[in-house]
This record gives sequence, C-alpha cells and structure tokens, in this order.
Amino acid sequence: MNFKFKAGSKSTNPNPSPNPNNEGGKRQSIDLGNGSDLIYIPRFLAFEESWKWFDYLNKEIPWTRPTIRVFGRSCVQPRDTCYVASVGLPELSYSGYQPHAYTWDDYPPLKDILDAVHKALPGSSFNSLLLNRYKGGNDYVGWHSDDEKLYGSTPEIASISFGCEREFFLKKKPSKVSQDSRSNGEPVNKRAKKSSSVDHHSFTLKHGSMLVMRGYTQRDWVHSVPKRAKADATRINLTFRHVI
Ligand SMILES: O=C(O)CCC(=O)C(=O)O
Ligand SMILES: [Fe+2]
Repeated sequence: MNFKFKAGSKSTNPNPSPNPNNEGGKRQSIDLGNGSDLIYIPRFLAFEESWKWFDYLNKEIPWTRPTIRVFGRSCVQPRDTCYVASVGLPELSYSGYQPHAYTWDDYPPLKDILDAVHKALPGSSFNSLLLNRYKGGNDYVGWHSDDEKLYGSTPEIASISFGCEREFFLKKKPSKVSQDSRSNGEPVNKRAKKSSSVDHHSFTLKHGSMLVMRGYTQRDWVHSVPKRAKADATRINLTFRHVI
C-alpha cells in the first residue's frame, strides 16, 4: 500500500472507514452524570490508514503557532493549529485570536474523515474542524472547556487522534454548591472530600481513536492534554464541531 495524498485529488484519498478489525477497540460509553457523556472508540480508524492520515496532515496542513492572550498576557500558543469551516459560518475567536477559516475544499481529504465521523455518530452534523499539532511533550493544551457561544449550549465535539499517544484529562468544574460554600467561608478541600462521585477521568488517546464529548460536558467539565516529558514524538488531533 502506498497512498500518496494530494489535497484536491480525491481519487488518491484513503477511504476512512470504522476499523472492521476492532477487537479491543470497542465503543465505550461513559456517563459523566447530569446530562454529560463521552464515547471513546480506541480503534476508530485502522492503524496503517491512520499513519497515512498523520503524514498527510503533518505535511499538507498550513500549521501556525499563534500568539494568544491568556489572563491578560500575550503568549505563544503551546501547540500548532489550523481551522477549517464551512463557508458562511460566524468566525471563531478564542483567547483574543481569530484563526483564518480554511474551507473543506482547500483540503478535500478532510471530508473523508468527516464522512467517517458522521457515519459513526448518526444525527450529528459537524461543520467546522479545529486541528492541533503537538510537536513533542512540551506542547500541551491547558485546562479549558469549549463553551464558546457559537457552539450552543450542548455541543457535540468529536476528537480524532493520530501519532504519539498522549493523556487526555477531564475534571469536573466546581459545582454551584461548593462555590457557594466557599463564599460562606467553608474550607474548599473539606467540601471537595465530601463529593463521592467520580470527578476525574483520563484517557490515553490512541493513534486512530475517537473521543466524543456530548451533552453538558463543556458546561460542567474542563479538559486538558498536559505536558509529558517522555512524549518525544508528534501528535495530531482533529476536533470536529458544529457551529450554530
Ligand atoms: O488535543 C486534544 O486531544 C484536545 C484538543 C482540545 O481540547 C481543543 O482543541 O479544544
Ligand atoms: Fe478542547
């Protein structure tokens, strides 16, 4: 097999399909409670095919490392990024940065991954894609939620990973109750210990995997991909989203 991808030449694209050989790659559903849930499919795309996607994305995507503003300070975003969206959508803006919106026609092979995602998630309709490239263990994304207004109140976000495996953490936001008790002067850690339900999750996101965040996950949880000294290889992550 020797796929050579060129953006724009559909005939040479791979045909991404949910891996038929997915022993151990079964779909897992994780109920986070209160209307938030996750789906994790470790082998969403076949292993070899996923390396071809990795090579295509690594080479052909016009990666940039923008300067963003975090807590009022300018800093270089600790990973490469690119944004693709359907024509005519409202512009995305985060941390004082407005990425250029490339179109699906600029990178037609991305439409094949989008099709595979839609097939696996009946009823979903993604129209934008944020791409991230982590060039090594020093690249990361800090705790955040993707709760921009343009995604609506219960966004579905489908995240596909390629290359170096990295940890993905989810942490429950402090609940209203604990925020209230904080303002009442009750110690926060005492209150936190009382909470019995699971409020942390972690996944080692496999090459070719898909993780879906749904329901109120962005409202009630934050997520991150922390630095990892030992991760010395490149990871590429695609997050498909629906802009309203
Ligand atoms: O790289 C990942 O797995 C997550 C990326 C992410 O959270 C984001 O782009 O909002
Ligand atoms: Fe995110």
